[in-house]
Amino acid sequence: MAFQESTVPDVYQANFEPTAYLDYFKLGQNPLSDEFLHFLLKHYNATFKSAGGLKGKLLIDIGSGPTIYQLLSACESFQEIIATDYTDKNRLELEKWLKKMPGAFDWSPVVKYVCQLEGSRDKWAEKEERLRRTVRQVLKCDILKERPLEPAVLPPADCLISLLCLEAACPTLGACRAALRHLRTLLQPRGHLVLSGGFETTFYMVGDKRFSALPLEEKFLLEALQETGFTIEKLEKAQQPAEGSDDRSDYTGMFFLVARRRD
Ligand SMILES: C[S@@+](CC[C@H](N)C(=O)[O-])C[C@H]1O[C@@H](n2cnc3c(N)ncnc32)[C@H](O)[C@@H]1O
Repeated sequence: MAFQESTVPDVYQANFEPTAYLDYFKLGQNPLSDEFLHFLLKHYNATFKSAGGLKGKLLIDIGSGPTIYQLLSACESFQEIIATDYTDKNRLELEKWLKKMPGAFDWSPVVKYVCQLEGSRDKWAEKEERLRRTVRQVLKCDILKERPLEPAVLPPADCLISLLCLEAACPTLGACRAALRHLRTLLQPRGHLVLSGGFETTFYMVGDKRFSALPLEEKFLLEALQETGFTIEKLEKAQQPAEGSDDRSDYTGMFFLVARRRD
């Protein structure tokens, strides 16, 4: 309905430049980015490992941005992955990599690192192909909407991943609780939510553009998940390293959690 359209400027559509954001993922250029990335990739590896890890038919990644690193372990244990993002440019950037188009970001150093964690660094090209085959669609998503993937109609997912998205998308803690409720509707009963991000972030930079973030505290996050119908199965944390701060963001720590839809 036209009258309900937000008057808040659409900062993500207007200002989030995927190629500038991808600078965070050039391994070896910034020790803090590397540490963040290693933390996440190790926990994805442990969560989706072949023996005893999460597996299933459909996994949906919520707020993928222009990135694929969060899917590199899961593509071994889920038959189909659907990537999603709010902005047109991010979805195009993802399609560029999926379709091997000229100018696509080179993820191979990150893919090699994940293959090394899995015990076979030299299989990186096969993993890239597997991921390309497994990602079936790249859809528009808005977690502030009751039905985040509307108008797409999907079967309920066995697993959702969402990384660095809640704090970017939600203007208030109330909106964040509502977003968790919206995400829950996309999951099978007892399906898993693999949620990660930074604690207490108030901003992050993408190129020369500053994005506000919703500072999330551990206590809030755990209570909000509980209230919105999830049971937390695992929570891993890491402090922001003491030496040197990253002027591109002010997060105080990182979290990686696995929760399950409670029914
Ligand atoms: C910091 S980026 C994270 C991207 C990626 N998940 C990663 O881990 O690098 C935040 C993402 O949230 C997306 N976003 C912003 N508002 C959103 C909304 N209302 N619904 C879904 N995604 C949103 C942005 O387009 C952006 O890609």
